[in-house]
Amino acid sequence: KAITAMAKQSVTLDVLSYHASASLDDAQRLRTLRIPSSAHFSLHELAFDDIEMTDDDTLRACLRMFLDLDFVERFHIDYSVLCRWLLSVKKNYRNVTYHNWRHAFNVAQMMFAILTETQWWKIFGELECLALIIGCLCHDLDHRGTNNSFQIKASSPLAQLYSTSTMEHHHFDQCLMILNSPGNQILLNLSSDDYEKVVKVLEDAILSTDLAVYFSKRKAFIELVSEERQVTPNWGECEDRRGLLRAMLMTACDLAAITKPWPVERRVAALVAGEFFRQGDLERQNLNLTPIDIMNRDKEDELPAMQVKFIDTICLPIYEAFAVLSPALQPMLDRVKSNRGHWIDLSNND
Ligand SMILES: CCCOc1ccc(S(=O)(=O)N2CCN(C)CC2)cc1-c1nc(CC)cc(=O)[nH]1
Ligand SMILES: [Zn+2]
Repeated sequence: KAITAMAKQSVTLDVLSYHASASLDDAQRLRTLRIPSSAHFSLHELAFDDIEMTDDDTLRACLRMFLDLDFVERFHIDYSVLCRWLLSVKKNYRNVTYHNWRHAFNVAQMMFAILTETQWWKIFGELECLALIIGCLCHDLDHRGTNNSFQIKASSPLAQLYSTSTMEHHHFDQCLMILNSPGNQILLNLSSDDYEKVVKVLEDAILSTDLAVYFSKRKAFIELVSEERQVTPNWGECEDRRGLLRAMLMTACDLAAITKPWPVERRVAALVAGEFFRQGDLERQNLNLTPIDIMNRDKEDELPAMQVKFIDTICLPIYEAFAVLSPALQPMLDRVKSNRGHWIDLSNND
C-alpha cells in the first residue's frame, strides 16, 4: 500500500514535470489561423506523408479532421478549447526519435482515412469515432523512447504503478489528465452518459496499442473475418465485434508506416531503429544488461531481416484481414508486400 502510494507520489512528481498545458496565447494564435480543406492536406490518403508539413500544419490538419467529422458541432466543442487541447496534447509528447507528436499525428490521420474511405464511421457512430481519433492522438503521450520491458527491468516508477501494459496505462492516464485540465476540456459539453462511453472506448483503444493485447485478440478477429468476409451491417449492432474491430484498427493505424510508400517506410524504420538502439545503449550503461537483438546497435546489419520478420509475424495478418473486410484497404496490403520485397533485397546485400 505504502509502496503504491509512494510510487504514485513519485510518478505524479515525474509526470507533473511533464504535464504541461499549452499557453493561452499559443491557443489564441492557432484559433485565428485559416483551416485549409482535407484535400489540401491529403488527409483522406492512405499513402499520406507528413514530411512536408510544419507543426502548425499538423495542428490545422487535426482541426480539419475534427471539423470534417462534425465533432465540433455534434459535441458542442468550444473551438478555442479544442485548439488549447491539441496544443497541450502535442506539448506532452517528448522530443524522442520515434514515439513523438508526429507519430501520434500520423496514427490519427490513418484512422481518419480508414474510417472515411471504408465508410466504417457509420458502424461506430460519432461517439466511438470521437474516442478513436482522440485515442490515436493521445495513444503514446509522454513516451520516453523506452518500451514496457525496459520499465520493468529499470523498475521505473511507472512499472511500480502498472505491471502490465505499463506505458499504455500511463498514456491513458496522461490522456485523461489533459482532458480534465481547465481550458482543455473538449468533452465538457457531453452528457455524463456520453462522457462515460467515450472514456471507456478511449481506455480500450489506448490499451489496445500494446502489441501483447493485439496478439491476444488477433486470433478471434481473423476467425470472425474468415466467417463474415465483409463488414455486414450487423457488425454495428454487436458491441463485442465493434470493440474487436476498434482494437484491431488501433494496431493497424499504429503500425501503418509499414503500409506507406517505400521512401516513407524506410525513413520511419530508421527512426524506430534509432529509438530502439538508444534503449539498448541505456540498457548497457544504466542496467548493465546486453540488449535484445532489435535494440543492439552491434546487430544493425540484421535490421532488414528483422523487418521481414516483423512484417510476416505482426503486419501481414492484420492488413490481410482488413483487405478482406474492405477492398478500399487493398492498397495498404499491396504496399506492405512491396516493402517486404525491399527489405528482402536489403537483407541479401548484407
Ligand atoms: C526498424 C528497427 C527494427 O524494428 C523491429 C525489429 C523487430 C521487430 S519484431 O516483430 O521481431 N518484434 C516486435 C515485438 N517485440 C516484442 C519483439 C520484436 C519489430 C520491429 C519494428 N517494430 C515496429 C513497431 C514499433 C516498427 C518497425 O518498423 N519495426
Ligand atoms: Zn504508437
